[in-house]
Amino acid sequence: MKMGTALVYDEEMTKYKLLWVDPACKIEVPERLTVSHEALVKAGLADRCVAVPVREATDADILLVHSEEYLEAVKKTPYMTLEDLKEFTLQYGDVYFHPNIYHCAKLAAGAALQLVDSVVTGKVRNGMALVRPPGHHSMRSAANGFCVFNNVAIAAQYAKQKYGMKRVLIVDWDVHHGQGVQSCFEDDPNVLYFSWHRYEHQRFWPQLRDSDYDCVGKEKGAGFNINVPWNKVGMKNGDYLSVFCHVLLPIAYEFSPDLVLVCAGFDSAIGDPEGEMCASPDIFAHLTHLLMNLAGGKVCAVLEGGYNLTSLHQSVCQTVQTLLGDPAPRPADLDGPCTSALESLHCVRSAHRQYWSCLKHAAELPSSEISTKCIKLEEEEEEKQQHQKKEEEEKEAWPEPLKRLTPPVRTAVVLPDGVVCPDGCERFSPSEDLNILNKVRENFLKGPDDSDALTTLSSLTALVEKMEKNEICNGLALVRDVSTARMCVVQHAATAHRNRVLMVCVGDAVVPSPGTDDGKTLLVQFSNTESEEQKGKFHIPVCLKKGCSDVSGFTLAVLGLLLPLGYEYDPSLVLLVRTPGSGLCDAAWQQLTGLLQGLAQGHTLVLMQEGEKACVGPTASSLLGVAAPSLGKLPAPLPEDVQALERLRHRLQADWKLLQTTAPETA
Ligand SMILES: NCCCNCCCCCS
Ligand SMILES: [Zn+2]
Repeated sequence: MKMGTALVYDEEMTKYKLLWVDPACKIEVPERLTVSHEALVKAGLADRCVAVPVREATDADILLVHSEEYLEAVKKTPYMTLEDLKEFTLQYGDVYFHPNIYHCAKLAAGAALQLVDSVVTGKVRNGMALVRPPGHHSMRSAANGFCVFNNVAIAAQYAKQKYGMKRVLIVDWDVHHGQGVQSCFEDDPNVLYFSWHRYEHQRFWPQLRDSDYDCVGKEKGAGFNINVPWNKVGMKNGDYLSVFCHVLLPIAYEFSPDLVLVCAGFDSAIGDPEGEMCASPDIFAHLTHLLMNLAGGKVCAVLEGGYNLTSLHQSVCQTVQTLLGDPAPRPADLDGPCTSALESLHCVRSAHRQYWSCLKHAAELPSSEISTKCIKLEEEEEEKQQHQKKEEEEKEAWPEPLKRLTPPVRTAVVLPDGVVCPDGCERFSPSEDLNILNKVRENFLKGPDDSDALTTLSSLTALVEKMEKNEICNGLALVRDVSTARMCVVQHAATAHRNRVLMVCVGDAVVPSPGTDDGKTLLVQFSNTESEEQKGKFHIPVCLKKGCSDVSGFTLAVLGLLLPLGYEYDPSLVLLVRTPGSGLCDAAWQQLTGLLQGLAQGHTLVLMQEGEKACVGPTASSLLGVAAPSLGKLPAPLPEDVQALERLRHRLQADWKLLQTTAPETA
C-alpha cells in the first residue's frame, strides 16, 4: 500500500528578510522556517518523512497564474538597490522585496510543485512543503500580504495541466482570506476553494467585501468558492470543528476531489498576533486527519502564514505527525461554537444551499435579516469581548501539546482459525489471563464448555486492555455472536471509571440500548427501520430511508451528525459494529472506519459478524491507516433523509452543542 509522507524544505528560503522599517511586515521573519524545520527534526518527524528536494518554478509554471508583466517586473528585483527595492515595494500592500526574494519565491512555488509531483505520481501518499514567502495573497499581477507568487494556486493549475486532475480542493485554514487564490479560481468549477478568515465585518485586513460569505464564485464557478468569515477573535477548537463538519466536509465529499491542496497557514492558532484566535495547535492534527480520506489520501500541505514561532512549530509538528499516520490526540474539553461562529456557519450554509445538495435543507432566512441580527448581537457582546481581550493579552499561554506516542502494534486481529491474518496486522493470541477467563466464564458463557466463545471473548477483553495501555492502537474481531461480544467489550470498558465508549452500529441487528443514560456509552445506530420509541441523549438511532445503501445520505449522517457527536463525546474507545444486512458498500465502510480514527487516540475496535468475512481485508486496510477509496461524486441524498437528519440534529442540539448550525433565536 502507498504510504510515506514527503517533506519539502530548503534553508535557502530563509535567506531573505525585511531590510527597512515597516511595522506591517516585521513579523514575516526567516526564523519562521528554521524553528518549524528544527522542531520537526527534534521531534524525530523529519527522519520519518521522505525528503524531497525543492526546485525553482520555471517561467511557465509561474505564468500558469501570474501575468508576464508582473513576472518581468519581479525578475528585475535581484539587481535593485535598496532604494529601488523600497520604491518597487510601494506599489503593493503589506509586502516587502529583497534582492534574494525572487529566488526564494521561485523555490517556494517550485517546492509546492515538487510536492504535487511526489504525491500524484505515488512516490508518497501525502506531504508538506515548508516554504516562504507564502503565496495565498498574491494576485495575478501583484504581490500582497508577504506573498510574491501564489504557490498553491500555481500548484492547482499545474496539477490540472500536467496530470489532468479533474477536481482540486483547496482548503485554506490560514487566518487570513487568500483573496489571491479566490480571484484565480472564482469562475472555475474544477477548483473548490474553501477559506475561513478573520473578518470582523470587513474591519480586518485585507478588508475586502469579496471575503464575505456571500461571495460564492462567479459564472460556472458559482458555488465553488466558500468563504467563512470570523466576525470575532477568540475562535476555539469547537468553532473550527463545527465548520469542518457542517460546511467543508459535506461539500468536499459531494465534490469528490482528485487532489487536496492545503493553504496551511498557522496564524489561526492560539498566540498568533495576527489571528488572535484561541484554537490549540493539536486541532491541526484533527483538521489534517479529516481531509486524509479525500482524494484517496492525496493531500499536499503548503505553509502559508504563522507568526508566533511557538504555536507555529507546534502546529507544523501536529500536521506532519498526522500526515505520517499517527493517531491524533484527544481534543481537550471542546466547547460548542460561539454565537458569532454559528451566525457565520448559518450564513455560509444558506449562501451555498442552492449549489450543494447536502445543504438543500439549510434553513433560508433573508440575508438582510441575518446580517442585522449578526451586527446587533455584535455590539452587545463587543464591549464584553474587548475588556476580556485586554486581560488575555497579558497571559496568552497554552499547554504544550501532549507527546503523541504511537503504540508498538497498530492493528491486532481476532479471527477464527480458518481466516487468514491480513498483511500488516498482528493476530491476537487468546488470553491466558485467568481472571479474564473466569470473569468471561461467569458473565457470558451459556454452556460451560463453549470453548471457542471463551477464547474469543477473553481475547477481546485482553485486546481492549492492551488498547487502554496504548500497547495496541486498534483492532478487528470476526465473531460468531456479535451481541455477546459487544456486551463483553462494553462491560469491560465500563469497569475503568473514566472510560467512555462510543458504539457505532451499522446493520439491522437490534441493539439493546445501554442500561442507563449514565453516559458511559453513547450508541449511534444506523438502520433503515424507523424506531418509534424516543431514545435518550446517549442512544441515537439514525434512520435512513434506504438504510446505509444510500451512500450520500449515509455520508451526510456521518459527517454532520456522527463526527460532531463523537468529538463532543470524546470517547476513550470507539466500538464499530457491523452486522449483515447493512447494505453498506466497502468504500463507505472504509470512509467510516477511517474518519472515526480521529477519535479516542485512534483506539477503534471493529466487531464483525462471521458472515462479513469478505470485509476483513478492506477494514484492516483502513485500520492500518491506508486512505479509504474515494466515494466518487455523490448524488443528492434523499430529501426525506436530509430533513430527517435536520430534525434529529435540532432535537439533539440542546444536549450536543457541536450539532448546532444556527445561532440560538435571539429574544
Ligand atoms: N499587523 C500587521 C499587518 C499585516 N497584514 C498582512 C498580513 C499577511 C498575512 C499573510 S498569511
Ligand atoms: Zn495568514
